[in-house]
Formats: sequence, structure tokens, C-alpha cells
Amino acid sequence: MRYLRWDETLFRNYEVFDEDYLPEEYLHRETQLNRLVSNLKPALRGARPVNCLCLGPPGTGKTTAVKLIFKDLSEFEGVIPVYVNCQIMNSKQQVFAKIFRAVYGYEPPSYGVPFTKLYYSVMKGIGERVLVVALDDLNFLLSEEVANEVLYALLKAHEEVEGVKVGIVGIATDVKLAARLDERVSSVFHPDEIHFPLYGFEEIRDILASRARFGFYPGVLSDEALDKIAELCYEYGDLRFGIYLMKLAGLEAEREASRRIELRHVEAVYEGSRRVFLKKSVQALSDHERVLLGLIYSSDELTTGELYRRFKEMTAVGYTKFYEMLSKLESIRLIDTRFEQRGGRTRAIIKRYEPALVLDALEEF
Ligand SMILES: Nc1ncnc2c1ncn2[C@@H]1O[C@H](COP(=O)(O)OP(=O)(O)OP(=O)(O)O)[C@@H](O)[C@H]1O
Repeated sequence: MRYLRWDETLFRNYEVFDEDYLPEEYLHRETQLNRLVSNLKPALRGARPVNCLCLGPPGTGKTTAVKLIFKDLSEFEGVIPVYVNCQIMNSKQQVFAKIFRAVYGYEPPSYGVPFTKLYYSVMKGIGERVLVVALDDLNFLLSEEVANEVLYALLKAHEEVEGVKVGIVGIATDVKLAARLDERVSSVFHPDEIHFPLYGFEEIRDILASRARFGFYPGVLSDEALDKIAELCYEYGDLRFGIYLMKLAGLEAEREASRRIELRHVEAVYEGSRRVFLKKSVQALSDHERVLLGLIYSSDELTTGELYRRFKEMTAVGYTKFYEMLSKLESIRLIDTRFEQRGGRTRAIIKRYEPALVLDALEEF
């Protein structure tokens, strides 16, 4: 029996498959990159940039686009680009502490600094430079009202401290985010909305092929395996899933001491990786969204009307909110809504994907 030598591997660079790896090639998003560049360009002249919001379903390249642009920006003197992940830094204090670090190059005092003091020291420290703040996963701050406070504090900076220039790049999966901000913020925040739609099959295949070129040795990934990964990833929408699947298929091939990743390796790891991803998606939902998903997955087939009636009985949530939740579940591909003709009437029918796996993922909550 053949076994792998200790130094034998299919992976040329394992890091290429990491969650926060910045790819060498960023494909099929020229329009979005151009919009970001043209909006942020005024910063290079020392002027306030145009605020933007990058919106789209998970795994469509929003974070990557902004990180690549911010990497370029960091080369320019006079611009302070700061990237904040709001899922991790989820208070006003934490967001501004991160900005403080970028402005001064050292930590702010960790105890007993009132927010106003931290805020004004940040603004004074900017001086003639231009601060550009990316707020990733902005929707995470929204339920707590923190998003409104952070945005308001940044939007009002130039009125609070004369001459201060601040630009904002928000990133969110909720395409209606701007409409959900409070009046005080929306009256002064008119961002350029840059949309990141789901990738088509060919685009996904190209991106995954590029990732494989940097991650595996030449010829390791068979065409059949690549096609299958692209097909499964396309169904799911999130590119992160395709990249993860490719990594697991590589490990599976190594486990078999195979020199190539074949279709069977992808098939062997598909269900396990899908479980991991579903669990993450379900974990990221709100309690009400999970109740709704549970209702959908515990019946065979439902019309939207029937579903709303049952959901309302349990939660007293209104129709607009219900509809928003349904669209969200659809945009992250946990459900599918189709129109069907029955008895001379057109009805919206909700379809489920892989019920056994989704119900397992829901069971953990
Ligand atoms: N156009 C692209 N070219 C190369 N790699 C890409 C592209 N788009 C996305 N990716 C890769 O897909 C993965 C997910 O992308 P990213 O994190 O940017 O998505 P996102 O839209 O910000 O997702 P979320 O909303 O869940 O944060 C990353 O590994 C990223 O490198």
C-alpha cells in the first residue's frame, strides 16, 4: 500500500484556503472596485470621500473588495484607512478604540475613559489627514442601536471638530439596511449603494480555479472535481463554501494518498462541510428568523399566506417584518420561493433544501 511521505502534500500554500486570506486575483468585480475607488478618491486630495454601502448576500466578495481597496489606501500618506469588524467590535467604545489605534499608532487607555473624551481625542488626532472607516457586518450593530450611534458620531465629526474629514464604507448583507437606520442618521447619510449580486456558475468556477492555482500544486485538482465544487457552491451561493469544500477535498485526497483530487473526494466531504456551513448560517439568524425557518422545515410545502398565519400566531410579528425575514432566508439560500399555478390561481410556494440537514442544524438551538 502506498502512503504519503511526511513532506509530500497536494497543498502548495495551505493559507490560500483561510477565511480571511486576501486573494492574489480578485475576479469579476471590476464595476464594484471602480465605484469604491471613485468614491474614495477625494481622500487623496485631502477632501471628504463619498460614503458608500456595500450590500449583498454572504460570500459575494464585499469584505475582500473593501480590504483590497484599503490595502491600496494605506500606501498614501494623509489617509488613515481603518477596517472594523462590527461582529467582533460591537460597542461604540470598541469601534472608536480601534480608530484611536490607527490614528495615534498606540493603544488608548483601557480604563475609565468616557466615550466623549475618546471621541474628541480621535478627531483631534486626525489633523489634516482623512479618516476612512470600513464598518463590516454593520447589520450586527443594528439591533442594538449601536449602528445608529456609531454612524451618527462619524457623520457629525466635521461639525464637531472643524476641518475634520471622515468617510464611511459600510458593509452589510441586509440590502435594505439604509431604510432601517433611524431618522437622525438617514437624514445625513446618503451613501452610494454598491451591490454585490450572487455570482453566476462560470464566475464561481473561474474564482475557484484561480484559488486552486495558488493553493494546490499544478494538475492536482481534476476538472471533474472543480466542476462539482463549482456546481455545489453555485447552489449555495456563498463562495466561502466552495473554498472550504475544496480544502476538505484536498485533505481527503491526501488521506487516501491520492496524487489528484477526484470527484469521489468531493462527494465524500460534501455532506460534512454542508453541515458545518448550515450550522453557521443558522447560528447567525435572529430568534424570530429561526422560528420561521423551523416552521418552514417542519411542513412539506407551504404557501406564503399559510406560513404567515402560523408564524403570526406564534410571534405576533407584522407582515412587513415577516416578508423581510423571508427574503433574507431566501437570499442566503436557506429556502426558495417559487410561483406556481394551481386551480387557476398563482401562489407563492416555499421550497426547502435538504430538510434533514437543516433540521439537524436547527436542533442545536
Ligand atoms: N471575486 C472574487 N475573486 C476571488 N475571491 C473571491 C471573490 N469574491 C469572493 N472571494 C472569496 O470568497 C470568500 C468570501 O468573500 P468575502 O468574505 O469577501 O464575502 P462577503 O460578501 O464579505 O461575505 P459576508 O457578508 O458573509 O461577510 C473569501 O475567501 C474571498 O477571498
